[in-house]
Amino acid sequence: MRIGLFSKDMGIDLGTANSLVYVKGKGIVLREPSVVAIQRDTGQVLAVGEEAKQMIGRTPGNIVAIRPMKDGVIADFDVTQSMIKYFINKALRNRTFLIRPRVVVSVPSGVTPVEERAVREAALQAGAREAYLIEEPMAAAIGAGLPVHEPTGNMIVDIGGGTTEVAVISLGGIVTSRSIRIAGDEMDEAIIQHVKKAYNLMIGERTAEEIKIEIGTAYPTGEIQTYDVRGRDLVTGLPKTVRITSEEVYKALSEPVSAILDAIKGTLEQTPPELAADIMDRGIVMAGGGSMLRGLDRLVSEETAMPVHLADEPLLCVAYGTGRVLENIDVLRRVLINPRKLS
Ligand SMILES: Nc1ncnc2c1ncn2[C@@H]1O[C@H](COP(=O)(O)OP(=O)(O)OP(=O)(O)O)[C@@H](O)[C@H]1O
Repeated sequence: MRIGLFSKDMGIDLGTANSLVYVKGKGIVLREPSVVAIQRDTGQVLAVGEEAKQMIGRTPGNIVAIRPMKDGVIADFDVTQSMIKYFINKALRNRTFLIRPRVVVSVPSGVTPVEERAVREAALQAGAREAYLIEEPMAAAIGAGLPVHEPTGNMIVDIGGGTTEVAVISLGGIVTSRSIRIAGDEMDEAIIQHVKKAYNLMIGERTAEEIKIEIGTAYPTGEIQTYDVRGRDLVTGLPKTVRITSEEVYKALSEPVSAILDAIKGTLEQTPPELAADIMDRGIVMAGGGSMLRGLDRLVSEETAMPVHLADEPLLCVAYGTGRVLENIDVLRRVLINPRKLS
């Protein structure tokens, strides 16, 4: 029997938009949308992940596809627990192991003790022998390779789907932080509202996300791009196509982008001067899918007068961070939430 069969320690990035599972020694083995489809009357879980995402906006009345973590909090315990169990079981390929795995789960910062317990219990019920929690910005910073243990200031800005988390980390702890519920989803919503107002056209979340990724920008580049958007005319009720420009999208995104900038500036204002000086030297590191919005790094750098670096793989940082913690659990124990209150 191969040793690998005995344990499959894993890290889970429980994101509002996507969840990822990192298995020790293997890397990222699973990446699926944080979506669960349930039967409305019985509450029975019908599908999780990719399969459930396909159902969004397309379900008959008695089935609902929900994102249980949508606003950066655990809106629905039972559904979140089902989702965690599904991801763990899928990563274990539904096999049982002689030695059950250790699991590190990253959660939005500011989860309540009740939410913490729900996540821990879900991991234990799914077969974990120990379940540890880590705050998302800490995991992102570790995943981005920041020296979180050193007595120096590191600033991480993690812009996900539901939340933007800004944190200054030193000596393995979060010194000051801010979390706002404005991130990628709000950018999509701003595009939906703009298209509705300017063209009387109704578009869905997925179309808005495509527009954002294709032609969205936080910093005007001078080069105008266009995108043909298909939606439903609010007046005639019929399908219609309009052409929108990157300039328009830039303007539509200005509100959520300003809110993110304010969160960064506000956190910097509360940072002790020595740590702020370190950040000035080392720069701000941005991670999370939302940080990939074109020109956002440049805008943040201009507005804060600090160097800004985009992490290597912004969408994978948090999952890599949970993986690094697993690989060095004894060294990194200090970065976990209440590490002593285990299983
Ligand atoms: N190239 C891109 N440009 C702009 N936004 C992008 C790009 N690629 C992905 N995104 C956005 O990134 C967001 C998802 O990021 P990520 O997977 O890091 O979030 P999450 O970890 O699930 O959420 P959270 O951190 O809030 O829990 C989505 O809003 C998505 O539209």
